[in-house]
Amino acid sequence: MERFRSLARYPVRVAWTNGSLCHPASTSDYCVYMLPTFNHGKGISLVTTPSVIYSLSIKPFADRWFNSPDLAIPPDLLGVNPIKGKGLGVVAANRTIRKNTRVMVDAPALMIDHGALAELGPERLSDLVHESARMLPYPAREGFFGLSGAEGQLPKSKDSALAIVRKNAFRTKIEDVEFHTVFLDVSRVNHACNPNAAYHFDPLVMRKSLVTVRDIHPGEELTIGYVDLTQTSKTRQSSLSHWNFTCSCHRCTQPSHLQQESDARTAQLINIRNELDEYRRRLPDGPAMAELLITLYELEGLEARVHEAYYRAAVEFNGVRDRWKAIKFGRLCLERGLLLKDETRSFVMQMRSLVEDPEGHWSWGFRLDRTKIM
Ligand SMILES: C[S@@+](CC[C@H](N)C(=O)[O-])C[C@H]1O[C@@H](n2cnc3c(N)ncnc32)[C@H](O)[C@@H]1O
Repeated sequence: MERFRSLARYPVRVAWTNGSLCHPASTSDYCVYMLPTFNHGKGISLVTTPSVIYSLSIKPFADRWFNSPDLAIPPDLLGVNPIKGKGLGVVAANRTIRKNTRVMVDAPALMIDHGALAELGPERLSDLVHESARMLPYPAREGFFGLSGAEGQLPKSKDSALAIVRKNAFRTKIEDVEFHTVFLDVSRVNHACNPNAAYHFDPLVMRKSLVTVRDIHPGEELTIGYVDLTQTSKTRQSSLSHWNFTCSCHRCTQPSHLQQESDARTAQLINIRNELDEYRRRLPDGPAMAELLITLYELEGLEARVHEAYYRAAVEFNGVRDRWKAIKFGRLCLERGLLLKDETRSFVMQMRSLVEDPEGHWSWGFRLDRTKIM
């Protein structure tokens, strides 16, 4: 209550419609809120607490939520087709999509506060989820109830709404609040452990964008990673368990000797990354280890995250005062990183300052010089 009162002096920038339906939970009420003008009138509904909706309504960046572009599924690039063993999926239409192309920009239609899923029993939860879907403006409402997950349920019933959320929602965060978010178009994109696209949700504009990380040929499926892909196969499978499917991607279904090699490479990747992230040691081998890290990301088909390896390579080469290689890897990190993340991310700011002035960056010579070791 105190926190709520102290916020009351800020101007409201976004007027959410009042909670039309609320259910009490142990820490707060959870209610349904609606913003019909969001995303060019497509609308959004939220299930959350009154204090979260108040703090969202005063965010200075909320003005940007309304008219940011929404690329949906561009028909000249992509189509939605049945994919064996996966239901529907998104495929490249009749031309090759080059790597580093932004192929989708999608706005959320429905967001459920993680607290509601954790605290409310199934009856109250499905009541709120159903009401939030029912309140969406017409085309978005039809789009939501047309998503997969409710097969065998009564169409548009309470149970069907919750089943659709369980099958399609991605975890997203707005500052420290976690939501389960349904995007009507991105929800058609299937998972792979070596995906050919990467995604990023930007709460400043409330959009999720997908960028290709390899060339995608006509008819080839577009895939993203639903979970942390830098894990061995068993751990990935258990992270995927709440999605309720057994992963049938290439990295999970190789013959067992290749699977073992892939797991060994992934374990080595995790070890090297941990060693490089230990800044308190002298590490003259850092550059060679970072180059091996890049190779391991590539061999495992993890181009979606290879900027993480470029970052470490830039720091390691700078750490042994190899200026030109540090700049090279810093630029590679920025090239991919900036397609996915915004300028305010700390890794982006770090790479910008390293590329502009390697000698002035904190990492200059830090692997060689004891006085610099933090
Ligand atoms: C966000 S939806 C993706 C679109 C969905 N295939 C459809 O028909 O609308 C997530 C669901 O798709 C299926 N799916 C996604 N990736 C898969 C994969 N690699 N292997 C098998 N099923 C997958 C699972 O049923 C999962 O719960």
